[in-house]
Amino acid sequence: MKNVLTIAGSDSCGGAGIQADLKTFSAHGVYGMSVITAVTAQNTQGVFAVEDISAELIKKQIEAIYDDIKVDAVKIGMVSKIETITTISETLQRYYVKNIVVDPVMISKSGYHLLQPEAKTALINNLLPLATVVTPNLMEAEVITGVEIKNIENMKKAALLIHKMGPQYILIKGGHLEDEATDLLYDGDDFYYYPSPRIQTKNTHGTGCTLSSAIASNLARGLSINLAIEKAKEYITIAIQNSFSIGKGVGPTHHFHELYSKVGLID
Ligand SMILES: Nc1ncnc2c1ncn2[C@@H]1O[C@H](COP(=O)(O)OP(=O)(O)O)[C@@H](O)[C@H]1O
Ligand SMILES: Cc1ncc(COP(=O)(O)O)c(N)n1
Repeated sequence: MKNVLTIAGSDSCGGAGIQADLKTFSAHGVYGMSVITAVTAQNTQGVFAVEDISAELIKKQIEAIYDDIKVDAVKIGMVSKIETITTISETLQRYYVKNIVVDPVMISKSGYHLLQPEAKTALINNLLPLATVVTPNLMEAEVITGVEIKNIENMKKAALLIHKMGPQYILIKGGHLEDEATDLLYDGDDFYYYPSPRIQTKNTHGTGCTLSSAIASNLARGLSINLAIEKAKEYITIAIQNSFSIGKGVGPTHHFHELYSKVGLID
């Protein structure tokens, strides 16, 4: 059994954050663990309140896991504020952690600032250099680089700039492109494309969380970065195709185990 950790925020309605991550881990047949950075009061329509967990408790959660358990990969999602970011960075470095997927979560689909704007520089300086792979969406890549991104050429330019910030691999997600959903990987030398047609649905709550957790699961299982992303892209595409409406707003993706066995995403 491979063990995968998510360090992220709790989403009370279960579509994104810790809850999406753990569902994704289970569907991939890996053992999921969590370090909670913040608790959000959230549903398909919006985020109504957030309480950050103290830096001390975040540190203790990470230590409790790494002092006892072998962790094969870790995914980092919502990190709220500067102190949270520096604590995670310092603590992970003490354990020489490998296979780190950083999803630089900034603003929820419902428009709430899950990362305080003044914490952007801390995220760039403290988390990006640790990342095996960083997975910004178009808006996050724009904020990180200052480059306006409307098409694949702009994505390439941003990927080159983000690579200079220290992550080993950069995956810029194209879920917010106009008529395709092509993700772009840059490894410092070459670009790789992970295309899919744009699925017409409003139910995309937690797509980024799901993709990054699927990549972490696949890295934990020993897949190469290219295969880890290829399989994760298949997973998220099927999960979006089967997304559904709960509540009145943006519904969640569907993580159902049987389907993944069929397409060979798990053994
Ligand atoms: N409507 C869609 N159709 C197909 N794939 C999508 C769609 N929306 C997002 N994706 C895919 O879901 C993953 C998450 O992308 P994105 O939605 O851009 O991230 P985020 O949730 O961080 O905004 C990417 O692989 C992206 O290509
Ligand atoms: C706790 C938490 N983490 C991440 C997201 C981003 O997901 P989305 O962009 O789909 O709103 C979220 N809404 N809540």
